[in-house]
Amino acid sequence: MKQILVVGAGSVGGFFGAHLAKSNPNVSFLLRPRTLAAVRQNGLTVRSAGGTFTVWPPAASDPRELPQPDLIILGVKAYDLDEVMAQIERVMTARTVILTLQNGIDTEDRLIARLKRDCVVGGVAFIYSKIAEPGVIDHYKKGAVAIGELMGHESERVLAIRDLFTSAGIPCQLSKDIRRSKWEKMCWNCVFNPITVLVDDRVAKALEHPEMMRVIHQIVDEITAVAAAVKVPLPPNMPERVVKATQEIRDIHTSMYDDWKTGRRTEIDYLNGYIVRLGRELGIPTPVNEALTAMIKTITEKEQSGPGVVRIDGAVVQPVSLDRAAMQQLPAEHHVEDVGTVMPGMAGRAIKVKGLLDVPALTLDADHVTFHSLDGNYAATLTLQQARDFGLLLYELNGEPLPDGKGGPFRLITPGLGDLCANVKGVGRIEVRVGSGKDTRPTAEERTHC
Ligand SMILES: NC(=O)C1=CN([C@@H]2O[C@H](COP(=O)(O)OP(=O)(O)OC[C@H]3O[C@@H](n4cnc5c(N)ncnc54)[C@H](OP(=O)(O)O)[C@@H]3O)[C@@H](O)[C@H]2O)C=CC1
Ligand SMILES: CC(C)(CO)C(=O)C(=O)O
Repeated sequence: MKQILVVGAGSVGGFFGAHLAKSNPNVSFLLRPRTLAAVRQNGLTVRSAGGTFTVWPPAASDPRELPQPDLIILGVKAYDLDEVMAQIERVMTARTVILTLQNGIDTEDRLIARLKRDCVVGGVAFIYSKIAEPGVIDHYKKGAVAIGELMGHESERVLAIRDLFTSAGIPCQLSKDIRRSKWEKMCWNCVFNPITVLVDDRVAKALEHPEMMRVIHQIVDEITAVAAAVKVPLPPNMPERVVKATQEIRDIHTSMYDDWKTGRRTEIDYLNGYIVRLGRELGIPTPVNEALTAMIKTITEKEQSGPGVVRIDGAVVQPVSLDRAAMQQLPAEHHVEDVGTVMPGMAGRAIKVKGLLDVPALTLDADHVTFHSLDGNYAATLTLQQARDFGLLLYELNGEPLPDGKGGPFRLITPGLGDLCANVKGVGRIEVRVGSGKDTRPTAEERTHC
């Protein structure tokens, strides 16, 4: 295995890749443009209690610019796998081997399903590190891997990978049952990754309260039931093993916590969410994992924004965002089923602005409302009274979202106001204001038509 391609120089890929690259000139990196620019300029640095070092490996964002790999080490998040597979497919040969280091248990199956060949060696990363900035990895704990053939045999290729790691000073254990090793780590990640987010604290916090032990048991028991159904028997004392394995890393956060705090997407769909989906297919209830999945998504996923969503903010106690589905759920009295009845020549279903403004609590001094187009080019400001009395937001035509060509997905119309210019296409924001606001409507002198 001469040429090694590490995909991603993040917490895991950056740490292990840099160690491999330190003494091996045949280690190159596939990086996204931002990280690539940083590594080309400053090298790839690992900062660790054991010492800091920088390597300057060959790197590119297109794998065809790098030597054809014999071994590919995947250091990306599970949700980036599809993108990566499309890239590496172009440079793989019949003998290229892929080593997975992802948390979760379906990376290997996803690779095999797409690449349709026996090219995958499974791996587990035992490490805790973080991206400090692109191209700089802060390493806190451990730094070892376990690897193994999915069928459990000791092949030449696993031995070769082990030698690569050990000669780079990275402890590498051969696992005779790597799938089971991954399920065991999955149990830990499904407990502590979401809990560190929920308690907004380190792992140790979850161990402080005896009540938490029952929760940990329930999470792990659901996972072991699902694992048993797919013929991966985990030991009956798995919950105790999970807690025991935690003692030496009780002072850390987790990768999910770090993802949340740095605004990155979490891997919840590949951890607890995966258990829920598999449990459903197998008829095994997983209510605690389901609750964790839902709570993590609620906490970590950003508020919807962009096309298809209207945000009401400004002089409100708490901003809200509504999409078409949310508008449909508002009380029937706020809907105008056919705007043609109030504005001849127009068609479609609308929601009264009054109904929308009833959703957030407005501050007591609010007296104006500005309707902004999503592209920021158009705005009309009405008094709060006018907005309530005349404003309609057109949002549906023939049961479909209002098309862009008709001013959709949300268009302000104001039948009865006596100003045809009070009409904003592509509304993205409704700003409640104290005092007047932005208005791009033509002045009386400028008006020819609206
Ligand atoms: N962090 C940890 O301590 C541990 C993590 N793990 C697991 O390891 C896996 C990797 O996680 P982790 O290292 O933390 O993730 P990070 O987010 O720290 O790093 C992932 C890196 O992958 C890069 N990347 C994504 N897509 C591509 C692509 N198409 N081409 C090139 N680079 C790409 C990202 O680049 P960019 O930043 O430029 O977008 C990012 O730097 C996860 O499954 C995680 O659960 C396992 C054990 C411990
Ligand atoms: C167990 C730990 C913390 C490091 O190996 C991890 O896997 C994660 O943070 O996702």
